Amino acid sequence: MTTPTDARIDHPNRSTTRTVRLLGAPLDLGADRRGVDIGPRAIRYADIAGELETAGVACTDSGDLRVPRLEQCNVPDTEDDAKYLDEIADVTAELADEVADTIADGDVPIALGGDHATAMGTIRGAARAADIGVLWFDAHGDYNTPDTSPSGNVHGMPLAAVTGTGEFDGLDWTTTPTVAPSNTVIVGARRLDNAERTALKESDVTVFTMHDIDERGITAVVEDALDIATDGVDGVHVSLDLDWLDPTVAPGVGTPVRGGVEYREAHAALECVADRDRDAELLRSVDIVEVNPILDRNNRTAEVAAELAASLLGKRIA
Ligand SMILES: NC(=[NH2+])NCCC[C@H](N)C(=O)O
Ligand SMILES: [Mn+2]
Ligand SMILES: [Mn+2]
Repeated sequence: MTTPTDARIDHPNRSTTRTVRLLGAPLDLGADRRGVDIGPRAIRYADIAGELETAGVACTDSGDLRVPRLEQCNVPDTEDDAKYLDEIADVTAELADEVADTIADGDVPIALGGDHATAMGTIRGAARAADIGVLWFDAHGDYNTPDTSPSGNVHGMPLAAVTGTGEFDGLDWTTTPTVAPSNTVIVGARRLDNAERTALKESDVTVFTMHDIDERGITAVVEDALDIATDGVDGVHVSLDLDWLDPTVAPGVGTPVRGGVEYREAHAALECVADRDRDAELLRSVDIVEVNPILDRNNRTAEVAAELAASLLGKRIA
């Protein structure tokens, strides 16, 4: 067999042994749609561990974080500008500790969401002992603040929180950036709220939209995104919102938006990250979020999530 890249013949999958630790984060308090709390189970059922093993990566599982049930939370009044923020702060603080411990042990944490507020924990944990950049694969910007959010749903705000943008009452850590906006890159955006779009324009966050992907191709865009995210830092966090993909590929999400990346484009994008990681070991942590089995068809979205995780961790076809 011959393939264009010799290295791919010699080392079809990773040669160095790395261990992934799965951290279940059944968090649904940041989203309007219940059901995203079953995401971690669905992704495990889709055999993410087996998929990762085919990528030559060992896999352990820490089980699930405890998340308070909706009925145990303070009921937000409808005017609330960031619903369940206190409870989300508690859960994500615990997740941040687990992520930091995992990295200190030399493993790669993959947080299984849960809604995208999960990233407030993973990114904080990942940034505790190193400077990191962030690759944010998403249809949305998730750059709202409690002041700009049209919904009050915290899963639309994590990127603002971790870049130190806006005021989050009671969350002291948001007053300074956890990651530099100049190392923060959104890939695949196609639905931004008006105030969010303005705020992104005024920020140093880079936004590659679906238009950029249409025009330049997914690999060129992701190569640029990697250059920006990794510039001058020690590693990168990958945040994968399944609504990044087209809803025909990943229907099981709470906020689907037509016109997303196709199945093959998604793999190509994460393979680019894996290729860079193979040379430089820059992948520090991951979250896979917004899988909602209640809205899914035959667990397809969780399966896609598991398969994409393997590509990100270095699985190759040949
Ligand atoms: N992680 C997500 N799915 N976020 C969707 C956010 C939707 C909308 N922009 C909001 O702030 O309410
Ligand atoms: Mn999204
Ligand atoms: Mn998101």
